[in-house]
Amino acid sequence: MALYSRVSGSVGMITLQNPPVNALSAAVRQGIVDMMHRALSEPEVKSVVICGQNGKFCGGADIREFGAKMTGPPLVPMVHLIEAASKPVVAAIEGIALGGGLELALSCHYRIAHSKATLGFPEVALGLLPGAGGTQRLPRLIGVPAALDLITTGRHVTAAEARQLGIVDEVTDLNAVDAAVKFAQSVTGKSLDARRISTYPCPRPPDLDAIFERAMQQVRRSARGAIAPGTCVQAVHAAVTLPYAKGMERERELFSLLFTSGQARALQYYFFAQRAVSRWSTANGARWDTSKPRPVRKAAVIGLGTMGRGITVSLAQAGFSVVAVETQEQQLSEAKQAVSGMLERGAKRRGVPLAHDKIKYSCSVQAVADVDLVIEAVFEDMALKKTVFQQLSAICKPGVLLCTNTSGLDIDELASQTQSPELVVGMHFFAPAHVMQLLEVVYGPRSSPEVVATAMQMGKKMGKVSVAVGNCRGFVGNRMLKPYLEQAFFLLEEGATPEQVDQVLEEFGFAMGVFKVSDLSGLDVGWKVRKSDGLVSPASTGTSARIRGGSRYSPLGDLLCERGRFGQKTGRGWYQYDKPGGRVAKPDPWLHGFLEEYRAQHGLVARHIDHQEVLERCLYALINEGFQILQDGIAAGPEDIDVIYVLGYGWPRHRGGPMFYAGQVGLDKVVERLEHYQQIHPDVPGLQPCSLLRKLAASGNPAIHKWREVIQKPRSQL
Ligand SMILES: CCCCCCCCCCCCCC(=O)CC(=O)SCCNC(=O)CCNC(=O)[C@H](O)C(C)(C)COP(=O)(O)OP(=O)(O)OC[C@H]1O[C@@H](n2cnc3c(N)ncnc32)[C@H](O)[C@@H]1OP(=O)(O)O
Ligand SMILES: NC(=O)C1=CN([C@@H]2O[C@H](COP(=O)(O)OP(=O)(O)OC[C@H]3O[C@@H](n4cnc5c(N)ncnc54)[C@H](O)[C@@H]3O)[C@@H](O)[C@H]2O)C=CC1
Repeated sequence: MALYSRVSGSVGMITLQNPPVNALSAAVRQGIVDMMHRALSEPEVKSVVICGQNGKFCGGADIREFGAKMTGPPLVPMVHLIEAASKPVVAAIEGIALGGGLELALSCHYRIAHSKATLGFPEVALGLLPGAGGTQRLPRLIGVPAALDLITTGRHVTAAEARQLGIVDEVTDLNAVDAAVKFAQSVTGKSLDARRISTYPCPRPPDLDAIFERAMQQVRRSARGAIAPGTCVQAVHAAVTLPYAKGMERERELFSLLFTSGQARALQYYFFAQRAVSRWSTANGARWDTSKPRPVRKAAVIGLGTMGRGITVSLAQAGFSVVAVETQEQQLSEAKQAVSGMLERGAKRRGVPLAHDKIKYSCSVQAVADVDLVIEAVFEDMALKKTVFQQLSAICKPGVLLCTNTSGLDIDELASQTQSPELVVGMHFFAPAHVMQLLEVVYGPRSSPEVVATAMQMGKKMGKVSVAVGNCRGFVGNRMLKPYLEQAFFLLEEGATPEQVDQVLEEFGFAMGVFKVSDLSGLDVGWKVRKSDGLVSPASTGTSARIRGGSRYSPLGDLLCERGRFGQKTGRGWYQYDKPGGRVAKPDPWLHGFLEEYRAQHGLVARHIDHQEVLERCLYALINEGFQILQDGIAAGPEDIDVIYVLGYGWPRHRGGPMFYAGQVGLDKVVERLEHYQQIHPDVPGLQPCSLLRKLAASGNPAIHKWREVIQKPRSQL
């Protein structure tokens, strides 16, 4: 709702009241309309101030209302009522003015912002455009290039930048509401003719066509199939080419197009999913709201390779004191240099405070004796990790959290090496660890609720989205990757090429296809794991070469590794590169010849494989594993899986995540297609729809937020 009060006799004050962000719900919109009428009708009131309760102006339209039938006064007539007012209306912007909140502010005649406020049009991230005149008013106020930048990227600007751009009239370090009241009094009685943005002509720079052409190219390059950014460009184009009223019609048309698109639904689902994962629960009943994190001031990182360096940077930038340990002098000195470089680049590019003095380097594991938490990031080798955990358990002070960054080894086995297995948890970062936003917090059957809560909170302090997951081989992300990769390999055996498979996946919206990712992360990583699992056997040509444990197996990755083709690092992998470490993947005629020879050797006849088959086999196999993970209680809900895949594996955000996508395709359809492929490939167990998927499909494809009701009591599984 909105409160009305009178300040100093002549200023009508309208205060938006809808915690936590004063979103423009039906009640708030109704309140604003009613209070505007009241302020305009009271003769003593000479000017109006609009502000938000609790130091937040407004977080925009109430996203929760998007799924339901709209009630209450629409936003567009509301902003027109404000702009047309005969008394000056001043927006007092504290905290945030986002989306519809900024549109509300732009309909006011003046805007006063607190210096700490941020402003922006984040609608594009929700698959929308600013639909209450934002696309028509902003270019009129600040010009086309700046408006295109803000609307197509959704980036937030500080009050200072907003002042520079001309979005706000004044910035204050003092109380913005008091400043707005004073300002409102000072403009009482002044003409408002020049203050109504909708009446401004839209500036037309001479190179207008080139500006729009560039903007379109830019969004096409980065959108990965998302339609909102390009539609935002079209809406701003309407501001320049049409009179205001017609531009508003066009904005509405384009908004409706986006609003009813599956992409907007997916992005809005994802918005709430990313917030929902912080309300974690574990298979044995521990919960976010009943588990208190322990205080952590000083942390240690053991092993300063690729991951340990990034983790050290993340910890130091978040303000933790860090003890960074490498046992070899040479590696330690290289790591020191690398970490310093990363900190300096962070300071230069993102303004992160330099944190060199937070880090103490050591060659001795004894240096961790007084820390509150340790993150182990040594080689992925169970025997080595066990030794390290035994050492840590003996050296560290009592009560210290022992965390491992393993990508998939058994947390419980590591915990059993220590005197306090309840203090052990996985903190699975993603490479590069100081950049990637995801953290899988892996709890074992014995991890205590406080320890899970502490790791989740540590992740948050490091600016990560932490997702709690149970302990199993590969946890959630890497476990689902296995059937996806497996299908990609099988497709090569059956006649596809790496570039064909990658193209289909990139058209779907992945940042990189599966084979490009494999080249980037190194084929040797998976090879090592398969070797230690006993899957890699000496090259043979019979049927057994492609069977392991009674199931189909593709040795293609192993064969490439045997030839020293580890991907980008060796300049050859599924693609060729101009040199070792090269980044630009080029199709490799050698590989095509190799695939032909391989097929001939194994009696495989290449066939044409279409786009649909590539997509369905790769994605549905991955999705099926996701349902199995839910069934096993490794993830508490589909949101956890979706957030992991969007933030950790490049799943296109505008498709919501694999579980949401499955729901959009239709669970019955996913079951039917999996069954179809399973009939053709009976030796691939990953194509057998799991029972939870079947159960949900049979119960009529319920909405994703209802799945938890169908999921059986979760249990961890190793
Ligand atoms: C066929 C139909 C055609 C219809 C045509 C009709 C045309 C005319 C319609 C015109 C409508 C157009 C309006 C418009 O322009 C659209 C918008 O305004 S969309 C909303 C834009 N705003 C945003 O995207 C802001 C989103 N929020 C944030 O970025 C952050 O939450 C924020 C920076 C505000 C705060 O961050 P932080 O402090 O980190 O807190 P949290 O993120 O954890 O949030 C706290 C809490 O608040 C919930 N929340 C935040 N914003 C909103 C919101 N806008 N609506 C509802 N709820 C919101 C958030 O979910 C958290 O709650 P949880 O319970 O934890 O989820
Ligand atoms: N590289 C990646 O993309 C990811 C790796 N991980 C996991 O992170 C861990 C580390 O991986 P990377 O950083 O890639 O390995 P890496 O090989 O780059 O680094 C490992 C480092 O540990 C050091 N080390 C070995 N034994 C040690 C000991 N006893 N004490 C101190 N230091 C020791 C080595 O000298 C080396 O610098 C592994 O468990 C891996 O599975 C997790 C997520 C992603």
